[in-house]
Amino acid sequence: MPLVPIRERLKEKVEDHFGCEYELFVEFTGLMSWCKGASIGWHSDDNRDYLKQRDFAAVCYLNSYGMDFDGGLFHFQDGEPSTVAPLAGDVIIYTADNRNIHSVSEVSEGERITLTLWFSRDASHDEDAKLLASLSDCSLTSPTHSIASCLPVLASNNMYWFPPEEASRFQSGFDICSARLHVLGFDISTTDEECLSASDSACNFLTLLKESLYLACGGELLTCQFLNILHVLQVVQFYHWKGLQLEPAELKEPSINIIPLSESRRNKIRCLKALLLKDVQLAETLLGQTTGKSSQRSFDRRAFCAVVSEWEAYTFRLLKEMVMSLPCWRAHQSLFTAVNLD
Ligand SMILES: O=C(O)CCC(=O)C(=O)O
Ligand SMILES: [Fe+2]
Repeated sequence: MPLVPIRERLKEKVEDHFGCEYELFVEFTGLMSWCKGASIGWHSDDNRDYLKQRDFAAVCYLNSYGMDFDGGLFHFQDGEPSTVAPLAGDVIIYTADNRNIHSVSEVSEGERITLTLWFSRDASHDEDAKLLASLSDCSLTSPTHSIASCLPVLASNNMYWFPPEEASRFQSGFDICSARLHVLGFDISTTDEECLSASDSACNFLTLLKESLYLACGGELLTCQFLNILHVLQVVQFYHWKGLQLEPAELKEPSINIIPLSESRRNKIRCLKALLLKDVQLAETLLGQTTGKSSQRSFDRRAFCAVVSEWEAYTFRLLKEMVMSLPCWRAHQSLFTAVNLD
């Protein structure tokens, strides 16, 4: 929901700047993380048959070169400016065709975060229509309850196409949600006893991430269930951001129990982690820079419980807004700022 007004503004700017006579459609919205080592060589954004619908791009920088990361400079092959050093809040817009060949140099330190949108003139590639169809699918019965039970949704893990020569690099990649949890000092454990054996070939470990999960920390298991790995990560990152700044008065009796990990669960967690992270050291090198130190802090159960309820309250507000906007969105077949709950 916080992205809806930003998408709207970016779309208007692109339409204005390029003097579009017809309304554009958002083809894809991506909240992107460029970890240490990430880069992209010279390319245009419509350089594959399946990307030809892309007419314009807008990249909004969410953090800054020289402060949050090093490297990660944007370059245009021709024309001015030839180099853009990302600064939080700045946006670059360009046509997606070969008039704007560009590249991003390797991120050498930290994590570079962007919000990237592509726009199309072709209504059949409208992202909003697709989002609305999936929201409508889960809201047919009781909207608030059923949308709550299917959000957050994990992105598809076959969004990217890798050329054959890069495929082996992709094979050595790790699950970024699990890796982020690892550097923050947390592990996941499945709630399904049948599926506890992650190495069991009948049980695809990647599908486990879409199902309900427990969280483990420092040899202990937290007895609350999360919807999927993205939900776990949202709460854990919120805890690291806010939890340790809470005043004693903000802490109540903890509602989540902690039990020691059994030897067998400990082994299963280890197994699953090996499958998801593959190379723990590589994951730590790539992500540790920004978050590693926080895993040294000890776990504060009361702060964690307070943060879990705060996060629930926050997501419930967003959910309410979404459910109230849904009839308007459906009528217009697009997402826009429809209601204001203040
Ligand atoms: O993040 C940037 O500065 C540009 C990203 C880009 O070129 C792309 O995603 O195609
Ligand atoms: Fe690009």
